[in-house]
Amino acid sequence: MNILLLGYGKMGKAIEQIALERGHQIAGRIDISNRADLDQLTDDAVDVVIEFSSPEAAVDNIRYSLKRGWPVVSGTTGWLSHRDEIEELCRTQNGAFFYASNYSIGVNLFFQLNKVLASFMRKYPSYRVSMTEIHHTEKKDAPSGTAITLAEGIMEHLSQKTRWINQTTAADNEVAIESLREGTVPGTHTVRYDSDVDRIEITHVAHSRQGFALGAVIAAEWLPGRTGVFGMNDLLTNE
Ligand SMILES: NC(=O)C1=CN([C@@H]2O[C@H](COP(=O)(O)OP(=O)(O)OC[C@H]3O[C@@H](n4cnc5c(N)ncnc54)[C@H](OP(=O)(O)O)[C@@H]3O)[C@@H](O)[C@H]2O)C=CC1
Ligand SMILES: O=C(O)C1=N[C@H](C(=O)O)C[C@H](O)C1
Repeated sequence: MNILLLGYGKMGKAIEQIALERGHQIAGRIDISNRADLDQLTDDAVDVVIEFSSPEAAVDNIRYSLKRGWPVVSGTTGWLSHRDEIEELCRTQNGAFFYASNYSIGVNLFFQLNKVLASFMRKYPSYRVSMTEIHHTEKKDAPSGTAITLAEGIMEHLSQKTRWINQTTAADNEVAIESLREGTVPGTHTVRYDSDVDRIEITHVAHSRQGFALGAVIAAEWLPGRTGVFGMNDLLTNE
């Protein structure tokens, strides 16, 4: 497949390496400096776009790709207030859009574990839920997209929790998410339930970006030929 890398930073480069290993070609490597080159690409030069850019750039990148008729796999976080608009555009263009806050298989298993744990904890209100996410110091958004997905999974099962808040203290209806930025950490997420006498805690630690990048390439192999809006559950449960 001809893959257009829209965003060629840490993730774009990790994705390129895995895409080449899996026999794909790179149709273009686009970052801020050469974004104008997009207009030189013919529609059929690109089979699928993999978009990992920045919170400010993602919406325009996805819009542009859908309007060109290119299927888009996006992993950029921090832009989801525009999600409804993008999904609507995808439908009106009869296009294909795939989004995940985290493409690693391990994190998607962790999402399931988080929901099971939250459903257990529903009966034990003496345990207070909170979360911590740790990432490298170049990360632009906080909390991480993964942490928001985890908080949404908790809120699905703990009905008294109606929103998340990006600080260490929280009201009874809030899930506290602490964001730490340290060195080159690829991504660590912890969900904990504290009572006065003990703590239950689950943690996912990414050792590198390889898991995120492989998941994004697998999504890009799966998407062309489909129309609609998709996520990791579609990929993992639908062959
Ligand atoms: N869903 C997932 O599994 C994962 C998601 N992410 C998310 O992916 C995003 C990118 O992460 P990462 O690669 O680490 O970030 P980087 O900062 O390393 O790379 C971002 C790249 O996007 C480019 N860019 C910025 N604006 C534009 C634009 N208008 N058009 C095209 N390219 C642009 C930057 O260009 P320049 O260098 O010129 O500034 C840079 O090359 C983040 O939102 C991050 O949270 C990260 C890992 C996993
Ligand atoms: O910016 C990153 O690096 C990461 N971003 C994603 C997020 O915000 O959840 C996924 C991963 O944790 C790495």
